[in-house]
Amino acid sequence: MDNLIEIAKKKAGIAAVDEFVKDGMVLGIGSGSTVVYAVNRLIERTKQEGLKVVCIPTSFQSTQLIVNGGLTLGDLSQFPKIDVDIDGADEVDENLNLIKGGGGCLLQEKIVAFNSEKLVIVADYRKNSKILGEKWKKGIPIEVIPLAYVPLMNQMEKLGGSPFLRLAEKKAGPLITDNGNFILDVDFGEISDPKKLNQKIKMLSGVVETGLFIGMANKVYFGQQDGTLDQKIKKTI
Ligand SMILES: O=C[C@H](O)[C@H](O)[C@H](O)COP(=O)(O)O
Repeated sequence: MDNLIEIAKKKAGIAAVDEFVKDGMVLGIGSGSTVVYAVNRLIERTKQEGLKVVCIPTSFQSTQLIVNGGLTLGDLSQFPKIDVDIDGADEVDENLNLIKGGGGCLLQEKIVAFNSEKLVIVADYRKNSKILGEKWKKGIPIEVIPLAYVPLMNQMEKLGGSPFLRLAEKKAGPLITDNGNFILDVDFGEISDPKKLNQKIKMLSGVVETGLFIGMANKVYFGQQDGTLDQKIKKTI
């Protein structure tokens, strides 16, 4: 079972790099366990073809992947315009809206995605939904300024959510993000209008960013259990 999930993730990671990455590009490198396969493919192509790309990280983890893999690290002040951002997701709805931040990295991920011409998502079959909240049951990750977390939990309840302060695993107390903030995981059940919900949450003072990525993804690869690939592509009107 676990092995099938890893095979599915790898399939998605390789497909995204092979379809979208070209020599000379500036790339966003997302975070999480699926992105690792995309980075491994980049490293492979760098060695095999002499591919040269600049990689903009979205977290401490992705910085480590870039540096340890011998890839060229850049930042947004040097490269404010990114060609392609490859990232993971916790859930994807039928309109390619995403829940992200299961690993706590949503703020830098959203900044990088916002400044990318294309956002390509790599995922496995468990993430493919019609409606956000259908499969991802841990709530929407929301990065907040620490001093505001209690009033914000009350505000989330007023919006109809059940908020939980995310706790660290090997330390007593809250998880601290790469940016020094807390994460609230807020369960809103199945979300029929993620755009509206995102706007309401972003109006609350003390909210830094939400894990709802609305209308940002261009293409999503879902690796399947049988080793094949499924895809969702943004509709252009
Ligand atoms: O904070 C973490 C990121 O948003 C990840 O991209 C997301 O949680 C998916 O991670 P994984 O590929 O490990 O399921």
